[in-house]
Amino acid sequence: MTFVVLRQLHSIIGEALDDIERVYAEASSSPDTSGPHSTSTLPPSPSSPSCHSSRSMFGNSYASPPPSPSTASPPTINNVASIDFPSLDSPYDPASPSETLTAHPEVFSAINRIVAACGQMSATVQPPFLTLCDAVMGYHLPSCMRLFEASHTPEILKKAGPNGLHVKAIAEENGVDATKLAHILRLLCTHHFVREVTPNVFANNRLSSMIDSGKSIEELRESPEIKYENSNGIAAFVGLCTDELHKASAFLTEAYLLSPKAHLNGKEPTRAPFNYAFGCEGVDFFGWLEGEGIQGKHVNGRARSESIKLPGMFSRPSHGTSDHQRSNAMGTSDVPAGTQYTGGQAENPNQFRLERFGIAMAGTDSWEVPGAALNAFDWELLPRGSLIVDVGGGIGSTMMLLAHAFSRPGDEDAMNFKFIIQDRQVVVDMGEKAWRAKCPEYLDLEIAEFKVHDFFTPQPIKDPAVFFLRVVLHDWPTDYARLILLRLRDAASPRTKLLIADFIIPLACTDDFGSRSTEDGDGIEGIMGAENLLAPAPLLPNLGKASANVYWMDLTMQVTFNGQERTLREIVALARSAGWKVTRVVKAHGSHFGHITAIPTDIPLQNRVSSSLPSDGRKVSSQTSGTLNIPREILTRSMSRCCTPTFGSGRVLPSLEDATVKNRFGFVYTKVSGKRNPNVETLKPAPNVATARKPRPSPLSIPNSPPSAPLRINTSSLSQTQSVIRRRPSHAHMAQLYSQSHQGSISLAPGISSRHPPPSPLSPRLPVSPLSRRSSLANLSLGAASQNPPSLIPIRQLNETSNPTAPPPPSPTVSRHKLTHRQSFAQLTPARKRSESIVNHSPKPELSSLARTFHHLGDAVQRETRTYATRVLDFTDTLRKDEATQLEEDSRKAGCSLLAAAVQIEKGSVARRGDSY
Ligand SMILES: C[S@@+](CC[C@H](N)C(=O)[O-])C[C@H]1O[C@@H](n2cnc3c(N)ncnc32)[C@H](O)[C@@H]1O
Repeated sequence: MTFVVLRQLHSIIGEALDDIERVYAEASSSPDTSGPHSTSTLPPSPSSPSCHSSRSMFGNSYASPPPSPSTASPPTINNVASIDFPSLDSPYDPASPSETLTAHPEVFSAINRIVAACGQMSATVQPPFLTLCDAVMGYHLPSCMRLFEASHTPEILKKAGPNGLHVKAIAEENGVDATKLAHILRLLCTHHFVREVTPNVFANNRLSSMIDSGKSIEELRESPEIKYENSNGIAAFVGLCTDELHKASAFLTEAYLLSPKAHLNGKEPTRAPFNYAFGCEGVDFFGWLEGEGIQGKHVNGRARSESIKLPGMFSRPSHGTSDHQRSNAMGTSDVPAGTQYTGGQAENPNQFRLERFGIAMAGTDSWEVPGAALNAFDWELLPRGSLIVDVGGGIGSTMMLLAHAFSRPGDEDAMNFKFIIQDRQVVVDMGEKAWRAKCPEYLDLEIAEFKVHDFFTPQPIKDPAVFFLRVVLHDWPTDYARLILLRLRDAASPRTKLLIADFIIPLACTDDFGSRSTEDGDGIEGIMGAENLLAPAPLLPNLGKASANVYWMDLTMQVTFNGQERTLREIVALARSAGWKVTRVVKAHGSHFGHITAIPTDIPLQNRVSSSLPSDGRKVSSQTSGTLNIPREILTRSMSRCCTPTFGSGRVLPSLEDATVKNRFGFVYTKVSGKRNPNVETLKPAPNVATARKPRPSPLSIPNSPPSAPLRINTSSLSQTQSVIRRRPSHAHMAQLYSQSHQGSISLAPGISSRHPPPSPLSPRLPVSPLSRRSSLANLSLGAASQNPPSLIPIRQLNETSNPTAPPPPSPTVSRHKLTHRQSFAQLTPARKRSESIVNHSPKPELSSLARTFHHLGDAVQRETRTYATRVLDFTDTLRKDEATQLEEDSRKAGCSLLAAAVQIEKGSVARRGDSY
């Protein structure tokens, strides 16, 4: 059997490579791709825009990157040099088509399968002891990475160029002993992070070049403290992870098992592994970054020097050690080579780390697909003028997006939502300042308001339409998170919805929800969008190594402040314990970052004491407070108290176009009226098949990067769009470009378009939906048989009418992938009934019979079908009879009999109910 599995893994890899090559070949055959960037193995022309872009971010591009050993001469198609996959041996160039194509949805999905399959194959075939060694001696990797970054070696190697630099010369630049450095670099080479060009001569490659701060070694020698300024945050992120987070992680066992108070240590933000690693008790991570608790603190009631003398640990410096020596030994004042702080260090020895943390977090708002919050919830079904409260809302990044979409001043059609953003005083001040600078009218007209509020105290805003909590709960141990939710529950009316935005950790096995009786279940049955499988066997159901980042983040939250990312089961249980019932989960395709909707339900008896908690959060005894035994002092200390952004906090307000343009996942929003633009595609509920995309790894992505050079692939028809897109070219954007280059535009069906809102002046009618995504309803109802129909209507796989001009049927793998791109009709529906309950999505009786007819397609497709058909039913409910008949007819012509059937059912059901259209 093992050989069978290995062969299966092997073919997964082979098929995924085929998919990638096909996408690259298609892109290469586009005439507009034959520019200087058409192969990643060719050097970027010094005059090419992308070269400038690359230089600004990563310093000087190499004049002549070395060819990858396997790609000495680039392949050609019709005598045009084809775009090759990025070479591991060349520096990372984010603006090159080669690199941009890696974000193409199909490529991204294929990469995930390759990574998952390779990880599993290597774990299977490698002698187990060696795999164990990889894990248990892997501590050397972050240690070496830290030295590499802190000694400015990436910048030194950048200057050296593709031929590299002898280790003695590197050592002369950074002061590390040459022999030691050679060994360290060789370990990194062996893990593909650097390249040993000739004996003892090292050069940057695609991975190491990412750590380049963009400064020259001369600049760094002169002013090391500027290293992370105006950088993309990756070097800072490497520094943070390999320094304090790496050390904190090493103390997991001390905190959770070996400590005399281990039972408490997982429950308090000030008793995390981090506190052990740095010998400080009662100080949270952020307080420590601000300089608290570095000297003279105790852990678990013992003096620091003795408290951490636990089995297997080194002893700590004695109290006789000087402060400077001690702080060095504890790792509190070690800074990159050459760094000498004068200002600030006397007050805060951790000043460097504090600033580094802030810059490292620059990327974490990219956890969420830009604009995802707009599609994560049926905002347009809320009553006009609804109040939305963003609790722990930071500087109000998400609310700004919603405000632009729904409450634009002067727009008669707008939903006129009001927004209250609550946070701590210091953050509220920052938020107000940011909004005043960007769009003061929203504050002046009281569309948005900042309020100081401590979310552990009673919530002063009663009965809003929505409480929103974005990346707040993951900061807190469960008891604290429950208290936050209880405070909201106490202020909620039955109409109030709770929207939680956080990572959702997949299980490492197939989730069996839905296969057990409700009594046995843990409450996740029936949640719309819940998924139980990301990948089919023999891959791990959670896509294994390809999903590693969400688990890294989970443990990072744990070791720093006993926070955690949560599984859906954990989120549901947590919510339920505070009187909230989860009804829906929405994730962007392939992302683990989810939006979870919950509605009020009964508060379990044992937790009802929340309402009698003292408003000042005074400690209440465990007899009366149940699990809410949270001392005020800890609450106070646990809040991040400075302007330090925490993991996932939005640090910059979104741009107007975030609410408008097609983002990298193919999402477009018509913001002026707050209605979705039916001519474009929107995000879909969570996919449940194998090809889910990996989330953008937050801090590793390039959020605040300098503007990338415009794509060089058939961009003419996108000029309007491009004028507003300043992000790195997106997956969807790329897909759209390819689609554009191969297909004509598809206009709206007359019967449908008349119901659509006029296009927003700020949202120029964007080109049509990309080839690789499911077509919109409008596209399907064109009388579309005569046009170039959308090629990826999954119904084709059900042997329904296919268009002769359509491409050949995709491979099973590709088909599954494409299924996941289907969009819900609700998202495309222009005119929904605003009076409907936003959680009124329970399938109608007809739906289950419809779904039954597809049961042979397996669970995943069935659930997709169900969601889809429910949305169709919702949509058709809003049509007049003649429109519904037209839709049915058009759907049939377009070969979409599922849609036609759904319309028919809806017509029947309406007739039976005696309703008239
Ligand atoms: C990870 S950030 C998330 C910010 C924002 N929701 C976003 O998505 O950008 C967590 C936020 O919780 C805030 N916070 C921490 N303790 C708080 C408290 N006790 N009451 C209110 N806000 C608090 C922090 O100031 C910070 O803005």
